[in-house]
Amino acid sequence: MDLALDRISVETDGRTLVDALTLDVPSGQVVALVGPNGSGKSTALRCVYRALTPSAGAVRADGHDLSALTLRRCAQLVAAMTQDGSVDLDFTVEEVVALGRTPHLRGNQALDRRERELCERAMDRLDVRHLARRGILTLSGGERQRVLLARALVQEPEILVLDEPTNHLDVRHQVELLSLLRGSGLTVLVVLHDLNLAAAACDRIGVLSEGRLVAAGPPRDVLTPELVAEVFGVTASVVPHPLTGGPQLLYSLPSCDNP
Ligand SMILES: Nc1ncnc2c1ncn2[C@@H]1O[C@H](COP(=O)(O)OP(=O)(O)OP(=O)(O)O)[C@@H](O)[C@H]1O
Repeated sequence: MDLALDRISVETDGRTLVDALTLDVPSGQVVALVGPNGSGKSTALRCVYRALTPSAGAVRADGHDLSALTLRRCAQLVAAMTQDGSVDLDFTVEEVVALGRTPHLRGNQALDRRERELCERAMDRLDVRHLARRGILTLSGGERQRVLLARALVQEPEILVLDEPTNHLDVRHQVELLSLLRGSGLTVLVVLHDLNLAAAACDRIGVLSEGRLVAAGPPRDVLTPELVAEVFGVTASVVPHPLTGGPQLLYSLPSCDNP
């Protein structure tokens, strides 16, 4: 299912947080949204999972305006793993994962066998099965992030949006999460701070600066030293990854340049 952000703007208190953002995520592709702190990435993502209504423009799934769908139908199509996706009540991990089925259930309907197996597979894929009986509030940040992704997968969405899903993860789980996204077949829009992870794992990268899209395209076209300097104010060299040939950034610390 294609996802399209079609000239979405978000304004609040007379300030434009997102300015006519247009970004396409073709079906089955992984697209990263990157940009400095405060550039509007999370705000744009909130419009996709309908935590926020854009002041102008529309978010479309296969051409259909998501805001025209019921919230239930929307939740069947779009799953979100967000920074504020915490669970306040002390549910167990397996209960939290099972909550991913909510958009597909009626009332207090219990999970059927296929759904229970789905939950177990998702916990295996995210390496949290051993935590199944633990309270979610007792988990570390990285463990909790993996549980929330398991919940999102159990939702069986067509579109998955993630806001900094790797920020608490150790390097193994970062790599596993990104390769899981790549192999998922889902249409994925992911906010990432790590430009090298974005380059390695994503088909395309969109760069936001002060609410505006300033570049979009395949990583090798987007991640240039000029772009990184202009948008992030950082000096970087771009070198080819020795195995894949994809672009990787090496950053220069000012103190190293001028000892
Ligand atoms: N409800 C709100 N009211 C006022 N300002 C807001 C609101 N939500 C976000 N902002 C502001 O909008 C700007 C964009 O915020 P957003 O969270 O989208 O940035 P971001 O690119 O995701 O940043 P980060 O990389 O730090 O997570 C920030 O300056 C933020 O303070």
